[in-house]
Amino acid sequence: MDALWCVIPAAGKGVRAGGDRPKQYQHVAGRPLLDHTLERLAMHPLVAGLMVVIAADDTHFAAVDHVNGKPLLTTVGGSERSHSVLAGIEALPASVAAAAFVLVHDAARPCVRADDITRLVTLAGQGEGGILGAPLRDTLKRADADGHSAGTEPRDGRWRAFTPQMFRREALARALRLAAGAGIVVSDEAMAIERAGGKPLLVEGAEDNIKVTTPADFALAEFLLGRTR
Ligand SMILES: Nc1ccn([C@@H]2O[C@H](COP(=O)(O)OP(=O)(O)OP(=O)(O)O)[C@@H](O)[C@H]2O)c(=O)n1
Ligand SMILES: C[C@](O)(CO)[C@H](O)COP(=O)(O)O
Repeated sequence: MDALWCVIPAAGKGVRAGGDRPKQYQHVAGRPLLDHTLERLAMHPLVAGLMVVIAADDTHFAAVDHVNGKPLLTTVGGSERSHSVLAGIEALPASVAAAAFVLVHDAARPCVRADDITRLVTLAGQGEGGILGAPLRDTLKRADADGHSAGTEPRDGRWRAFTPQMFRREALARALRLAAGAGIVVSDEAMAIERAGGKPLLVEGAEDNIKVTTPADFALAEFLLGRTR
């Protein structure tokens, strides 16, 4: 499998995280969250380059053109994550063929494991792409307006979706444009592919591939990043 370019959506506001700057620029283990994510991706032998998607009014991004010897490009994102991902896909170098697989990985997921990326690329690359995720392991409740359980949802066959998500460049761009054209805001790349008739492979990854979303997640990310194994 040839090395793949990775699109990193990093144009969010981080509203749920709070803080004096978007969460991707808040420090974890002494460095901006985004730096951890970019370094982890750039260290992977199957990653060819990084396309970081930043907000039009971003004043925090530290402009660099390489990370760990891998080229780093930037482009401006949009109002929704899916818009940012499409912008990143469209801004990839012309050398990235239409049929080439690309990875999409949240800037807010700094703890992704290298062997999970390898397994995703290896397994999902045998078909038309796929995603990292994990089967639901907790009982799932449906909440009512008063914060009480209104019932228990079926758990069998339910997975949590993580990133990276890996699809062919043009197929993903087409699916994202289709969803946007229908006024649908997809919450991940796989949703766009599913709507377009695709069947993304589910590849089980480590549950510690957390998405830093709320203030409490920063301490967990700090612990996970500080692990020696
Ligand atoms: N318009 C957007 C919205 C989100 N993202 C990115 O998509 C990833 C996952 O999104 P999420 O965790 O929801 O980040 P935010 O949208 O920033 O968080 P919030 O919803 O709390 O504002 C993040 O790396 C975020 O920077 C993006 O590139 N463009
Ligand atoms: C893409 C994603 O991380 C998969 O779980 C998730 O859908 C992002 O959702 P968010 O609301 O944009 O954080």
